[in-house]
Amino acid sequence: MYQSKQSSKQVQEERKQPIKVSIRIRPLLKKEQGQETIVKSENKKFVVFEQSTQILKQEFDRVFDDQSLQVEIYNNLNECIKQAFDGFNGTILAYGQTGSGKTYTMFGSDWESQMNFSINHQATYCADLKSDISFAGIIPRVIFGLFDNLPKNFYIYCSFLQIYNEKIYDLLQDHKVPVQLNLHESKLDGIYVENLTEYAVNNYHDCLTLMKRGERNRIVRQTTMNLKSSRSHTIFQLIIETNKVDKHGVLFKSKLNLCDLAGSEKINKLEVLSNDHFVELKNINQSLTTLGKVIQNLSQNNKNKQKLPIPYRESKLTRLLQDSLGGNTMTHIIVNIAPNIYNIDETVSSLKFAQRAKNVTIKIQPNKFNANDQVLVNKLIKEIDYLKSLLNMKRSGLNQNDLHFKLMKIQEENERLREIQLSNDDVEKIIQENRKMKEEIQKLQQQSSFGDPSESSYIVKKLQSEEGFGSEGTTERRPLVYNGMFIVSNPGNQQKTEVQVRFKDGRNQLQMKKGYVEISDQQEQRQKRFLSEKRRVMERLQYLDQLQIKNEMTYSLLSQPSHFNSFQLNEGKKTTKYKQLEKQLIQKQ
Ligand SMILES: Nc1ncnc2c1ncn2[C@@H]1O[C@H](COP(=O)(O)OP(=O)(O)OP(=O)(O)O)[C@@H](O)[C@H]1O
Repeated sequence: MYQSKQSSKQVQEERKQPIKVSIRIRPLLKKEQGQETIVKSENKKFVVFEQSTQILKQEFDRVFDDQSLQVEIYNNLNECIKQAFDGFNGTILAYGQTGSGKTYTMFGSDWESQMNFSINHQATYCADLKSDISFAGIIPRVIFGLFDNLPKNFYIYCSFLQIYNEKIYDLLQDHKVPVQLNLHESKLDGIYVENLTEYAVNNYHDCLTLMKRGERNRIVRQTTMNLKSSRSHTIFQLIIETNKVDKHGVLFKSKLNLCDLAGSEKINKLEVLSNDHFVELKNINQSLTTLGKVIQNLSQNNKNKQKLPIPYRESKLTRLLQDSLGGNTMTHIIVNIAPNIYNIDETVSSLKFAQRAKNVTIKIQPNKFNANDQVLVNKLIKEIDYLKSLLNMKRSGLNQNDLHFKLMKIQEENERLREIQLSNDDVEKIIQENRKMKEEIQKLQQQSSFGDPSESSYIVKKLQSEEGFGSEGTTERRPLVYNGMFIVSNPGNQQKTEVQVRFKDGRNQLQMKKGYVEISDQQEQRQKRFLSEKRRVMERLQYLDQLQIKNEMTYSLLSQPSHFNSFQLNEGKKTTKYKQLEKQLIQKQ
């Protein structure tokens, strides 16, 4: 079992560590049999060009030859994974041209075809894989490694994203409703993807199922080099955190980023590319060029006094990996190369990248936080997540009153927590409660279908039919305006009326955008009540904003079609009374 050594000395320790760089030479593929090979490994540390008998002077951490096994690659990374239990962030990144073996290295050989993965096969899938993992790549091995060695009092969460054409998508949400996610930065979390789903996972089965589901949603295309070429960069993320405060009053939290980059591709002048393919190719090459520039400048800065600016912000990939490249993360890059002469230009270019990466040094330290300070803030963040999840729960059928009651209870709880100093026991309880809530919500959302590859589409279909989301043709959610205090509700399809609600200068104002409706005094009172309650929630959330918490989260919370859907507006009946009310309210704005 990995030992978690959380000594106070280590907690304070900050150390410098170079990025580790390994090279993996893939074997010739069937279709390449008979072709000349140009590179080989020397002493497991150097790359030799066979034709010229030239040796690349750079020593790498490891050079794996074409006979290397998946297990060898994983064993070489073991340290990075072990240290995650001590609070160190880790990133493992597969880099290389298209068809060089990145996906093979990160995920493994194509089990999908081998195992005909489907709901029926799911039950045996994990067991089969566990019994013979010889072809499994780094990600499934890390998952097995984590759960087989998980020390007591650790929780694991998992998320999976892709960057396609410079846009970030959640691979664990339904790909038919592609919601573009945004990057944000906070003191607490560093750079993070807003609204990315984080699943509480308890065993390798849950985790592998999520991996599989995400893989299925990834965008692939046939290219000259690869029948099933990944067209997006993916990051499978595991969050590992302690749920018990250690004797120094410290909690640890670390992230493991497992990245499979899209491969650069030569533009073949003779090949006619579709527009989509061309745009993809441009975006992939552009983001890889930026990654190259970032590595180049970081490596220069290591040598020179004069510091060059690092263009992290020039691509989503580098911005998201900012911490892995120049921040607080143990990073291991695996540069995959093809052995044949046909790919010599790309191979040389990949090796140059590897050489530069080898010069980059990163300062790392464990991610600890004092249980008595930031945990409160953490808890509040989680509660916002919880609120979001509750709203989602409501979508899957939770009673409106239950939801409302829970929202109010959390508000009260927040108020209470603001007043008091938390003890370590309280903190642990909070962590455990949050975990339980997450699990409960996941269960409610997914019920028996957790991990069913078709499950997410099912939920979305259900949402589409129930909540007025677009049908197949228009899969995007209707845009919901958020501008400080602005909400637009999203009533069902059958009701064309839209309601805008604005809170301004302490007043609640109602404005009908399209059409008029009949509204009884009782309904009016109910609306007002809802609005003032919602106002209280919003004020609460604004308070959280001031605490520098992910302020954008309020957007997603507030933009969820929630209480407002309960205004059963009836467009057919219009009363003068309501028109007057509306006029008054517009005038007040
Ligand atoms: N070490 C290896 N042993 C056997 N086959 C391999 C190895 N590496 C890669 N392959 C095979 O080579 C082909 C291309 O590999 P893979 O899809 O992993 O490349 P990639 O770098 O991810 O490409 P892309 O960037 O286009 O997605 C696949 O058929 C894969 O099974």
